[in-house]
Amino acid sequence: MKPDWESIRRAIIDGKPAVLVDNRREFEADLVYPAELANSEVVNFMLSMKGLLCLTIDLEQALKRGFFPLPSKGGETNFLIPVDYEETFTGITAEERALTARKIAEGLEVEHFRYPGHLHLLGGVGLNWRRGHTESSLELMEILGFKRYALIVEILNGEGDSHDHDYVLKFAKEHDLPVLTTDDVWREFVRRKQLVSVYANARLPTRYGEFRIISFENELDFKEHVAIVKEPYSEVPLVRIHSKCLTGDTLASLKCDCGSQLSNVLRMIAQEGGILLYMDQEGRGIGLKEKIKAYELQDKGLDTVQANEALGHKGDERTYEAAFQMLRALGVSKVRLITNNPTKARALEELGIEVVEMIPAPGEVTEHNRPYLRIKAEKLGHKLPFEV
Ligand SMILES: Nc1nc2c(ncn2[C@@H]2O[C@H](COP(=O)(O)OP(=O)(O)OP(=O)(O)O)[C@@H](O)[C@H]2O)c(=O)[nH]1
Ligand SMILES: [Mg+2]
Ligand SMILES: [Mg+2]
Ligand SMILES: [Zn+2]
Repeated sequence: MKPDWESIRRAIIDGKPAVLVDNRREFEADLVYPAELANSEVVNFMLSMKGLLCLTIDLEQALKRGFFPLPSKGGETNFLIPVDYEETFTGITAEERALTARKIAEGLEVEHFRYPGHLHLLGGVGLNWRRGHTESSLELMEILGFKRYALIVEILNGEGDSHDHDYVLKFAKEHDLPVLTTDDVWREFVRRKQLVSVYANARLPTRYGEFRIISFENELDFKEHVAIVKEPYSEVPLVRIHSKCLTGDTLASLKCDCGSQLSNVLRMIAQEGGILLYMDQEGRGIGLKEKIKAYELQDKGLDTVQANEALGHKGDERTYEAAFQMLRALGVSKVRLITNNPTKARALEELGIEVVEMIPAPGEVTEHNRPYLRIKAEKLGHKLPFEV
């Protein structure tokens, strides 16, 4: 579900920082507040969280204005020299830190600050490059209509731990603070910023018919996905999102149904027009090396999901943001999706592409892939158009 951005914005203007939960990093949570609105009350409240109060700023912007990185070793956090605004006394009080934050958000150059000072600065490199609290806080500011500068501080519990989700939720409730996750911010980022564009578009005659193949400039997940397109297609085109399977697609493996699905779907699209997105997501996103390792475990009796999990992966690690942006780059906003996998349809819908219809993706059932297909239906929610 999408957060209610307008009510979050109103809460913030009311003086309530947002609780931003990093659901990919063990629920570590930060309070986030627009630097441009910083005041002593909010800063004082944020300081009581016991984490490190920092101001986040786009790294490029910070460097351009003369703020400079601290020497670093090992860490992946972009700390810049901490500063105090020139007209502060010591710079340590809540009021003075708020003033320093507002002055940075006003766009002042480094000349107007003393350093080292008391407000820590974190440089953000863009959410597509790094999915941390720093980058998420900057994107959140933009989504909410504030300048891209935020005050952030980790919430530590009574024992000083930063990964206590229950504590955070209880705290948020007590203080009536809006709560959202870094995934919420990521999805809204994907909806708002188009980072995939058509790079090349060439003729591709195949055994199934004459297609075009389209490659993309992709600054979203930086992978090499392609589209195979048969024109003309209808206003609500047939679309297939097919994840790469070297063994099935190329080597004619019978362990899965990928190869037969691919050829059947290319035939369907050749006939009626449509788009096949060929996604560089081998092994449901775990990569080829790991998929073969998972096959090793399946040879020993684990099923396809257990094998993934035994290797420390999720049963399915794919996401569909890049597919969504590829469709948008092609001007498609409604699809008839060829799939047996409702997760794909849900992912597109959530990002804003209407799935008008889900058309079964026909694959061949063999003695080798029957147990695999059964597990996909049982554990991964696949709706198979045939008995297995
Ligand atoms: N990890 C893992 N991946 C597998 C295994 N067998 C096949 N795959 C991968 O599963 C993916 C299947 O992709 P798709 O056919 O597009 O997706 P799907 O989930 O089957 O959904 P639909 O075919 O659309 O119904 C490919 O990336 C394959 O490489 C396996 O045993 N383990
Ligand atoms: Mg943090
Ligand atoms: Mg499949
Ligand atoms: Zn396969």
